[in-house]
Amino acid sequence: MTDHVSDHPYPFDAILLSSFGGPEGQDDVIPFLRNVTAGRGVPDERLEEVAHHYRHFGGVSPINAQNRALKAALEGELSKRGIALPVYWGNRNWAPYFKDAVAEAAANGHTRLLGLVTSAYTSYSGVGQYREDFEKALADNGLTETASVDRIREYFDHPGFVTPLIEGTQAAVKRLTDAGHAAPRIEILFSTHSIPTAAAKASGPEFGEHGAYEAQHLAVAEVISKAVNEAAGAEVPWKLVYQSRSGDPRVPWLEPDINDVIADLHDEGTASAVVVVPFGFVSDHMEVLWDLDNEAKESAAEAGLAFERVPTSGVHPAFVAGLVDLIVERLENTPVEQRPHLTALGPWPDHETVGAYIARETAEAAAR
Ligand SMILES: CC1=C(CCC(=O)O)c2cc3nc(cc4[nH]c(cc5[nH]c(cc1n2)c(C)c5CCC(=O)O)c(CCC(=O)O)c4C)C(CCC(=O)O)=C3C
Ligand SMILES: [Fe+2]
Repeated sequence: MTDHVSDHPYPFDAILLSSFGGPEGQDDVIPFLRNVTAGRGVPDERLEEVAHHYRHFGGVSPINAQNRALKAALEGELSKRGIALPVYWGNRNWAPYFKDAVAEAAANGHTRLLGLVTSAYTSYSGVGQYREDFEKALADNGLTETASVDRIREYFDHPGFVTPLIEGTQAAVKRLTDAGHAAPRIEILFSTHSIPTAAAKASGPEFGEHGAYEAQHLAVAEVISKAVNEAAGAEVPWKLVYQSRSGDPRVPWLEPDINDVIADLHDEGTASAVVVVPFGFVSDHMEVLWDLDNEAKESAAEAGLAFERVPTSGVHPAFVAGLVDLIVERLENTPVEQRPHLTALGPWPDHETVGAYIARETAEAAAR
């Protein structure tokens, strides 16, 4: 093996594909949901409701299969480029857990891990909580002094992440215009996960009332919208909308909700179709399948609007290549001014903002 620690030319000796995890059968559903919400003040009724989404699909979340596919695709791309780094896979909420992934890596002599997180934006859930997960996984293995887990930067505006979304949105708009919908009557709904407004602010208050989280989404929506307008030769209207809110209903979360916006479009009579772009997510997991392909689609049908849902970046070749570019950036310590980014907010720094990290207390306080 050429990847013995002391022989390795890189600052990292393995990749840790880091994700959320999901249940793989009916018996896993409740234990999984308990893991997700441990001490987070999510009401029981909400858990019941979410359990039902998983039950509908045999208790299986699609997210694990998607991560297995992403891992295989990353291994293929790394090997194609001659980069001899193994890829381990760990999750926050279900097996394979981070603790086991870190133990497996260490047993193979890999102790300088580079985390690749399946979350593109800055938030406690996507940044600070992973940092805590990594620290705990090291501590649980007694590896705090001898191993480390760093991570690649938030990649919301990396061309590898955005290109598949641009292609998918252009294609959806074209299908609708070909079917006779006028461009100004097609509403693009850029959809992402709602979070408590206090947590949004804490993701980077210097970026505005709703922090870096909302600012990043707005900036990416602008980029996709511009590319769509160019392809369509017309202005296609758009909105940023939120989905999948949970927690105590008295606590304010980011709005508007996608279903409310669809109902309003009906009342206003300004649209004949919606294109839903789940650009807050990296793969077509449960929150996409249930909250969009089921609920939002139904809202659109009730509102008499044609409905198109754009695929997430998933294992699109541009995304896989982009993730490997982000890895290479860290292996080679590429100067900031040479790092690709499509918005004025980027390139996002390698190390998390203080905001995302301290957001835990704010997020928890907001959930109570
Ligand atoms: C910002 C964000 C992302 C995107 C960034 C990232 O990827 O991190 C994300 C991803 C995901 N969220 C997921 C699932 C769930 N999220 C929940 C609860 C919550 N999510 C939150 C935020 C986010 N979540 C928050 C503020 C809560 C409230 C409770 C808490 O503060 O913890 C709950 C509990 C029940 C409920 O309330 O819905 C579940 C089951 C799955 C897996 C889907 C599958 O299985 O295919 C994925 C990828
Ligand atoms: Fe979530």
